[in-house]
Amino acid sequence: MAHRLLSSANRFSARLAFIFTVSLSCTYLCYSVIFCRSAIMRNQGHEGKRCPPSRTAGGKKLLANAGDCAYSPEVRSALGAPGDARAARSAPGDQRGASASPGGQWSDAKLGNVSAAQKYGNKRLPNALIVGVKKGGTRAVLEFIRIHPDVRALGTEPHFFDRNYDRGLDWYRGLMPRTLDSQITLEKTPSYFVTREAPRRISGMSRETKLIVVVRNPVTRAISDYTQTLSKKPDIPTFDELAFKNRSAGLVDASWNAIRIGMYILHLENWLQYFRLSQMHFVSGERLITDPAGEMGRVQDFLGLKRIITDKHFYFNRTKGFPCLKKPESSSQPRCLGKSKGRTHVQIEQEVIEQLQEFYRPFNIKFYETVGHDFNPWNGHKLNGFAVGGDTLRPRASDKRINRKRMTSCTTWLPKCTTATGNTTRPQSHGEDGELLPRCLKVSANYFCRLTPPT
Ligand SMILES: Nc1ncnc2c1ncn2[C@@H]1O[C@H](COP(=O)(O)OS(=O)(=O)O)[C@@H](OP(=O)(O)O)[C@H]1O
Repeated sequence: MAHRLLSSANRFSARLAFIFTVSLSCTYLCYSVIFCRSAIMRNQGHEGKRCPPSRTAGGKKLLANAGDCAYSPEVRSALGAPGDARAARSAPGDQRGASASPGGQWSDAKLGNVSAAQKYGNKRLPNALIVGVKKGGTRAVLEFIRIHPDVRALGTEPHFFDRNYDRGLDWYRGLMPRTLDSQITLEKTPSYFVTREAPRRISGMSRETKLIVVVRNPVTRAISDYTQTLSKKPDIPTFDELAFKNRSAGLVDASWNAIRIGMYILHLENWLQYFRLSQMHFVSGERLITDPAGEMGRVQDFLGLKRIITDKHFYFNRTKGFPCLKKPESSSQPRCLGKSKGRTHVQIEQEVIEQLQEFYRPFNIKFYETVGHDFNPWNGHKLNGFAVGGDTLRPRASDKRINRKRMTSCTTWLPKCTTATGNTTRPQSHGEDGELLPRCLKVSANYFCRLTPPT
C-alpha cells in the first residue's frame, strides 16, 4: 500500500517537472522571437540592410559583395570600393599598417557623420570652393580637408562655373554629396581662378561663398603644368620654345596658358570686383608640402571649423617624397596622392628659370601687397620685412615675422642699396648697442630695402 502511494507521488512530481520545463521553454521561445523581431525591425527601419564592416584591411573585398547594403554609391566610392578612382590612385608600397595610425575614434565619428548625412542630409549648393590654381596643390587640400567630419566634398571636378554653366544650378546641386545643416559642402575646380566669368557667376550663386586659392611659385607651377601636358602629348615643343617669344631678348610669351595662369594678381583683381578679400583664403602650395598640418589649420579656421586635422593625421612618405594621410576619408589605410601628383619635372635650364622669376617678380610683388602676405620662397630668398623699390611692400607694424634674429642670420645682405626709384641708402645703426644692421638684400638684379628700423 505504502509502496503504491510512493510511486503515484513520484509520477505526479515527474509530470509537474515536465509541465514546468515545457512552460519555461515556451516563455523563453516567445520572448526571444518578440525581442529579436523588434531588433531586426529597428535595424531595417533606420539603416536598411547592414553593411559589412569595411574600415578594415579587408574592407574593399567585403564592399565588393555588399551590393544592396546601406551605403550609397558615393559612400561606397568614398570608402574605396572597386572602381573608385581615388582607391586606384593610392601608391602601392606606400601603404603602412593601419594599426600604426592613431585617431580611430575620430575616424568612426566621421563615418557616423557620413552615414547620417547620406540618410538625413540634403544636396546643397557648395558654400566653399577651391577655385585654383591649377597645379598649386588643390587635390591635396581637398583630400586633406575632407577628412574633417564637418566637411563633405565632391571628389571630381564639376567645372560648373566654366564649362557646364548652361546646365543650371539644379544640375550642379544634384552632383553634390548630401550634407547635414552643420556640414560644409565643398568642391574644387582649379580652372575657375582664371575663368573671367567665374567670379560673377559664383557671386550670383551666393555672395557669401568662401573661396580657397592654393598658390605656388608661378615658375614651378608653369613647369609642373608643362610636365603634365608633355605626359599626355609627348610631341609638343620644348618649354623654352613655348615660354618665350624671343628668349635672347627675354621676351616672355604671356599668352601661353602655363605662363598666364601664374600672373596671379591679374586674375585676383577680377575676383575682387565680386568678393571681399576676407572671403578668400590663400594656401601656400610650398608650405602645404613642408607643413601640411599648419596650412590645414588655417584652412579650418577660415572655414569656421574646429581644428580637428592636425599633425597626427599626416606622415611623410619617403618613397613619394610628400606628406600623406594616415587615414583618408575613404579608408583606414594610409594613403598618398596619386602618381600625377608629385611628378618629376622636366629639366629646365637655370637661366630660363631666372628669366621667368624676373618676369613674374612685379606680378608677385603686387600679389603679395594685395593679399597682405609674401610667399617668400618664390623669389628664392627670404624677404621678411623688406621692401622693394623703396616704396612698395612696406613691412607692416603688426608683421610678427620681422625680427632682428632673422635679419642678422641672413647671409646675403649688401652694405648699400639702390632702390628702383634710384635712391641709394646706407646701412644705419640700430639698437642700444649701436649694432650695425645691414639694410639691403640683393635678389638677382633687384635690391630689396628695409624702410623701417627692425623691431
Ligand atoms: N601631399 C602631396 N602629395 C602630392 N602632391 C602634393 C602634395 N601636396 C602638394 N602637392 C602638389 O600638388 C601638385 C598638383 O597640384 P593640383 O592637385 O592642384 O593639380 S591639378 O591642377 O588638380 O592637376 C603637385 O605638383 P607636381 O609636384 O608638379 O606634380 C604637388 O607638388
